[in-house]
Amino acid sequence: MMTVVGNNALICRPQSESCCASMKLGVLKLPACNCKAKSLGFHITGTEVKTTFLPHVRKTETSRTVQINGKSASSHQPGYNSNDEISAIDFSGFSGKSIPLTSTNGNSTNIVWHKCSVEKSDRQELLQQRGCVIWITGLSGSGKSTVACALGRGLHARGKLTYILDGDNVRHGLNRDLSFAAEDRAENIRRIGEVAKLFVDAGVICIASLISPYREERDACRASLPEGDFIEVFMDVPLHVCEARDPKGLYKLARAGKIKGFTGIDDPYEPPLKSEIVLRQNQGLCDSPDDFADVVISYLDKNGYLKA
Ligand SMILES: Nc1ncnc2c1ncn2[C@@H]1O[C@H](COP(=O)(O)OS(=O)(=O)O)[C@@H](OP(=O)(O)O)[C@H]1O
Ligand SMILES: Nc1ncnc2c1ncn2[C@@H]1O[C@H](COP(=O)(O)OP(=O)(O)O)[C@@H](O)[C@H]1O
Repeated sequence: MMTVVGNNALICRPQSESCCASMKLGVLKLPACNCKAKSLGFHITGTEVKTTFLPHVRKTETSRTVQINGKSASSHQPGYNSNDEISAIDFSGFSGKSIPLTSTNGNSTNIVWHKCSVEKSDRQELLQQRGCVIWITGLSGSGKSTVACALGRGLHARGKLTYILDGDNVRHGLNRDLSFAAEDRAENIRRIGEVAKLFVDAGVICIASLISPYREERDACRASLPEGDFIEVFMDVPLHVCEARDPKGLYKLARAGKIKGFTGIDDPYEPPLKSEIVLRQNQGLCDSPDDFADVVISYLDKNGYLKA
């Protein structure tokens, strides 16, 4: 039995519990024991045993990446979470075939990641862009949806494939079971993060616009993606401006106590501490939504997202 649990060591139990190894960078360090490592496909060099028959199940402690068959099947795979438990099951009597890796993910047990030969890089090549999520966060009325649309339009005009995940819209379907209680908002963010991750893997520029009031959950979405694939855009528009706009009349209802737990009124909003982009008023005036969108498009252009 071989297991990788979260960020911890890989444990090898081919014969007995005592044959135990911690694994670093594809090398199992085995104590001198009489386990049948070689017959199981290990090449023994001193006390180091290379996992050539498992070529390529490896985990680096720093990157939280598990490699399977030489390619990363990592915490950044859509559907894979870094705290999943992975195990390569039952390799006693195993003779050189690759081992299916099963993982336990929440309540899903014995699931195996299925890889396809067409990969994210192929899709990006096809689309001539880099998949990423532009995560627009801010108070209700700050202009998230408007900027998301302007951005979608601007990128579309440049021949780039985008998709908008708007909090309000997703709550009409996938997230219709969620309320505005703290745990449901957190779940709303998590689910949209997971869907965004699929879009990123598809090579799409995914624009997520939702209040997403909690820093921890936003940061968790960031952490679940490869470095650079999560671009946070903070709509830094003061509450009094959002309230004056009040396009849906919700602030009025919240002030009248008819909506409880409204963000900014009697529910918290935690602004980002280091978002990639901040869009804010300039001398008391907001730039137009198209100007805001241009700021984001320039960022994407400058940082190489608009080519493969
Ligand atoms: N209690 C409360 N607090 C905040 N917002 C509320 C609330 N109840 C309903 N609405 C409407 O729902 C929209 C926000 O949905 P989100 O999914 O973006 O919110 S969250 O990220 O889960 O906090 C939000 O839309 P936007 O104005 O587009 O932000 C509101 O129209
Ligand atoms: N840059 C802007 N300048 C002025 N008004 C804006 C701007 N962006 C959006 N608005 C207006 O503000 C209101 C709220 O915009 P919306 O995009 O619905 O915000 P959110 O999605 O954050 O709730 C709308 O009436 C919209 O027309």
